[in-house]
Amino acid sequence: MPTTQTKNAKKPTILMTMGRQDRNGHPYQVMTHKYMLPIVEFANCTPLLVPSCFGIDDIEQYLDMADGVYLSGAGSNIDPALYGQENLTPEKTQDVDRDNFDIAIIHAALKRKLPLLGVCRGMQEINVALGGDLHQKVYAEDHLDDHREDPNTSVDEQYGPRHTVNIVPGTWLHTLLGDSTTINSLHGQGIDTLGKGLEPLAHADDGLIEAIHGPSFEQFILGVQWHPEWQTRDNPDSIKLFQTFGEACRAHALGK
Ligand SMILES: N[C@@H](CCC(=O)NCCCC(=O)O)C(=O)O
Repeated sequence: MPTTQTKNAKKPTILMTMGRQDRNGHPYQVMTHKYMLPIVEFANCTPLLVPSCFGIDDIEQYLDMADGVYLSGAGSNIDPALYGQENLTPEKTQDVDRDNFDIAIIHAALKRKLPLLGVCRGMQEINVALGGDLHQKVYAEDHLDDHREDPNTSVDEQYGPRHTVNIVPGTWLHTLLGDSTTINSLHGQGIDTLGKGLEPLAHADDGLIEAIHGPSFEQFILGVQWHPEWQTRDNPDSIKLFQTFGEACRAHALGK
């Protein structure tokens, strides 16, 4: 439970960015609620949804209201030109507006030492913003498994538990969750080279990086390739992740 919140204290505000499409290329509203719920219920913060489709001019104004930044997942792939590669998945949607907005807000948030949480695409964005790159087709790499969901199953199955990840010993995540945790898996891309200042927090059995942090940065940074926002109420490990992020935002709000 949060320890630094006093009764009637103003709750920290967490800026959330969203993409335009869900994983099937449909407009995103339906998925928005699942990202917000754990911010309200477990981080004990106030979510504030900001648009990524009106350019970057107002980013500093948005951040003036923020105690943390939360980058959601989205069905689109990041434009590989942003990490110096040709696009190997032209059949997949892209979201240039979100790429531009989120890369800019990550840099601005880092400057302000705001806590950052990135989920799935959000984690990939943190990596690309810091100069890292991605496997564009994890499923086509000989040494890696296929981490995509089966689109022919129900949504509950697609977001259901899929495999374990091994947490790096000696990290704060290991202290929080122990040796391993079981996660869902709905991504075709994944981190190849890590961005500057980032380090792995967890790997899948095939070696793919599943969680990252930024120990050389002053603020809390967490990226997870899985979806802890899916039915968080039923998953004690996911609850702990959102509580930890909430604590970091609360500490920032209190100037700690
Ligand atoms: N395009 C990337 C990102 C995958 C991702 O973020 N999926 C989210 C699905 C919808 C949601 O639940 O938010 C990839 O495939 O690696």
